Amino acid sequence: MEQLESPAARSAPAPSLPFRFQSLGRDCELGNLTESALTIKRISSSPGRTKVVFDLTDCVGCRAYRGPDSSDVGAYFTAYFYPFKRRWMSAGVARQRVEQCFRVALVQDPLANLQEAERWAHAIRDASAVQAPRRDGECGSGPPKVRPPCRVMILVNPHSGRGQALQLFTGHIQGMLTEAAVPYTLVLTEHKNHARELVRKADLTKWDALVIMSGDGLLFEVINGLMEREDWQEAIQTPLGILPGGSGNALAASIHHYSQ
Ligand SMILES: Nc1ncnc2c1ncn2[C@@H]1O[C@H](COP(=O)(O)OP(=O)(O)OP(=O)(O)O)[C@@H](O)[C@H]1O
Repeated sequence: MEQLESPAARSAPAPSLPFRFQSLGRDCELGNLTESALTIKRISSSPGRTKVVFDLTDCVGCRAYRGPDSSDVGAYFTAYFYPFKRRWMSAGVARQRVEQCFRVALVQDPLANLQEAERWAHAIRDASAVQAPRRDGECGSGPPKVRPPCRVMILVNPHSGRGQALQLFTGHIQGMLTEAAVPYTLVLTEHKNHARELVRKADLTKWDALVIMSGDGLLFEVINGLMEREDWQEAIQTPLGILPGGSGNALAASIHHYSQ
């Protein structure tokens, strides 16, 4: 779906909570946003669940936009949630994506509707950001966490594993970054030691975090690149992330295990 965000709409102030809103889509929906949850009540003639509660701890972002049809005066906003859900045919749970889309058509003016949609999106984003420490399992101590807006350099070794790292990135990661409005620069490594040289010379003030999508080898290069810098003591404090894209992914699996 095409997104047409106007600068005016983007700067719309967030309303104070609790915030109630109404969406006039196929079924009429009433939303109630509090500091911790978004509750949707469907006023529908068809049977089924009429009330759904979304925990804002699970919300990574919310975007407002115009629809693809220029004759549609309505605007939309979509909130993205990743709650823990039971896996199909398995005893385990994993975060699974749920999106909730609303249409706003309070007046005939498309820009006014977009501004209203952005107000709601803003309110959901702000409330979710307050809840983010609970999602990240933060307690009082420990290293400081990266907070949005977080500028990320993502290094992908396209030959990692079975040569599917880039496909995994575009299929799974890219969409999440867009949903969470994380600005990123994607670098595809072209040869052995490419990441090492790049990180050794990079202006690290441009990045809040470095993320690699590969196996252990590329992370090894990045850490070596940071340690080879003159400012290595500061450089090595840069938050690093690893997304499994290699064949073994031993480090990513181990970090995941110990973070549970
Ligand atoms: N474009 C590239 N062409 C060839 N080699 C590369 C390229 N980019 C990175 N490399 C090198 O490939 C090596 C292996 O990569 P990586 O560890 O990411 O994957 P893997 O070996 O498949 O995964 P795992 O470590 O989980 O087994 C790295 O040490 C890196 O130096």
